[in-house]
Amino acid sequence: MDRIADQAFQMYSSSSSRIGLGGGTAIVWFRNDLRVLDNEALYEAWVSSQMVLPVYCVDPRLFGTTYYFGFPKTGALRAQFLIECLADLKKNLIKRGLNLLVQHGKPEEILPSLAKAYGAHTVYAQKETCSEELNIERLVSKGLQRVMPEPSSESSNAHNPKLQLIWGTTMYHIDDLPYDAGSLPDVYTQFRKSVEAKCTIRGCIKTPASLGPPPSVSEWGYVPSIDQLGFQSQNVNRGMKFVGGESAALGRVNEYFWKKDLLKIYKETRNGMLGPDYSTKLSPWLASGSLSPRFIHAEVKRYEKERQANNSTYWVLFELIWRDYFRFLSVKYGNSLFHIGGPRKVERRWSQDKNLFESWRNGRTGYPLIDANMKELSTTGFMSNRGRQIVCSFLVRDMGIDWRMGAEWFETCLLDFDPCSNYGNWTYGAGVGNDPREDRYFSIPKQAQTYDPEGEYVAYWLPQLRSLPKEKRNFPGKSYNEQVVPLKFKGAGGKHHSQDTATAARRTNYGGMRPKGHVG
Ligand SMILES: Cc1cc2nc3c(=O)[nH]c(=O)nc-3n(C[C@H](O)[C@H](O)[C@H](O)COP(=O)(O)OP(=O)(O)OC[C@H]3O[C@@H](n4cnc5c(N)ncnc54)[C@H](O)[C@@H]3O)c2cc1C
Repeated sequence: MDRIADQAFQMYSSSSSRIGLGGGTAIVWFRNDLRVLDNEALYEAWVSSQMVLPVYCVDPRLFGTTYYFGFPKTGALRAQFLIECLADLKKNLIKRGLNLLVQHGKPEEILPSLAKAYGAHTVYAQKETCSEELNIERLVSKGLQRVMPEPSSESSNAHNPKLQLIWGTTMYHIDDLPYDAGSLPDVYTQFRKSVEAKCTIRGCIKTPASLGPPPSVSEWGYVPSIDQLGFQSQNVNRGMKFVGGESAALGRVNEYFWKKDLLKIYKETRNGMLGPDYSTKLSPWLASGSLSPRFIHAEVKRYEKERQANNSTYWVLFELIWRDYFRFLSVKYGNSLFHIGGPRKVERRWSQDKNLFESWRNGRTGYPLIDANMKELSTTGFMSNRGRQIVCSFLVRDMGIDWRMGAEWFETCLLDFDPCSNYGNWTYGAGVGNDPREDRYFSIPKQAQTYDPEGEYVAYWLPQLRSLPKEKRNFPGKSYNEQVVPLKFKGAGGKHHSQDTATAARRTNYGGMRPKGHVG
């Protein structure tokens, strides 16, 4: 893995040595950009200063906090993934002559005091878009304003240190959109067509091979262990095991694109559910920022040049545009993404029936396709896109349960949790998203027949079904758990059935409309 990562590092780095355009010290505050390649905040810090101090704050609010429905903000599997990301980032920074200062506490307390101690002129960080993260940005900025300049310091810094936020999460840069994010089209296809016609995707920032030396630091701090974060380690012994960090991310790109040559068939396989290779599985690294979407774009283009370009190679970019779209929508719609009525403020009654919800969460609904997917999620921290759409539709349409409960459980479990993609997709699935045309019902029998015709997927996650004939595994009747709710429709699949959503609402209890924890 290291050899593959080293090759990618070479290809996407510049050999330039210090150009020293700026003086003094800059801090890089790593957030969800845990990478060295194509990291503009790191690059800008390097260009503007003589020395760079990379910092990660292990924020207690990320761990141990619970949300509105009582689930932890971060589950054990994502915590473990994050630990691996940090260890790898530290290693890769050391290779470039730097290191990672790991501090335990809130960024708004740690960063101002570090800026003061090191006389830093600027804290560089990747810009976020959702309220919790924006609030922390505001607090950090305020804290920095209170740091008194010390003209006698090494940097001769006569001003307060400032927070410099840099866009870096999307494939298309926000500054290159043909409109302000506030005027973003409400229909994905319109957005996609306009960016494809009018914008270009910027190339990767070439990180210098050598970024050191760092300022003198007496104690670089330690990457926490899983128990120090308050979790019990959870072994993944079934399904896909993801390893956090940029090196593993580069390894997966190499494996999926180049070694196994799967990019050329992505469009045909991407709706699968079983095994490592039906889709790219890059989302956990994208969410932690161990991989940039521009890097994937550059590799797709290289593949198209060196091997072949077809619908499949394009389709990976098509999906990444969805990811961009949800990020930009969070700028346009702010907190409504987390509210029960979604961006369109849809008024609808939802149930918060605890027993029904628990049967969904624990994979005991009596529907093998739902149960298998929910078991995969809690065992591995991952679920296919097909699976996510199906379990979301079942929860909100067949059970009539408050979609935010499902979204919150996903937030706990998913390795690739990203507030924009998660809540964006859930609002779409619940029919409260910004696009009124997106109102989708997924019929379980139809989905099972199409995507798991031999019952291999359900038998993998529910061993008690293995002894059944293949065609029975998804339809086991009395030999499996009793079905907790009837299905609204038996035969239809993946079609619009918006007229029937009112029926679902009528048979549900009302569960309150308090705002979720994301408000701010
Ligand atoms: C209810 C629900 C919740 C979701 N929550 C998240 C989440 O928290 N984080 C997350 O990254 N994705 C989320 N998704 C989107 C999608 O399911 C995952 O991105 C995808 O399954 C990841 O697997 P992959 O990397 O193999 O994807 P691929 O099929 O290989 O796609 C390549 C990349 O495109 C992007 N992408 C693909 N589909 C979507 C989509 N519908 N929305 C946004 N980006 C997409 C992802 O970055 C993905 O890595 C959610 C989807 C649903 C239906």
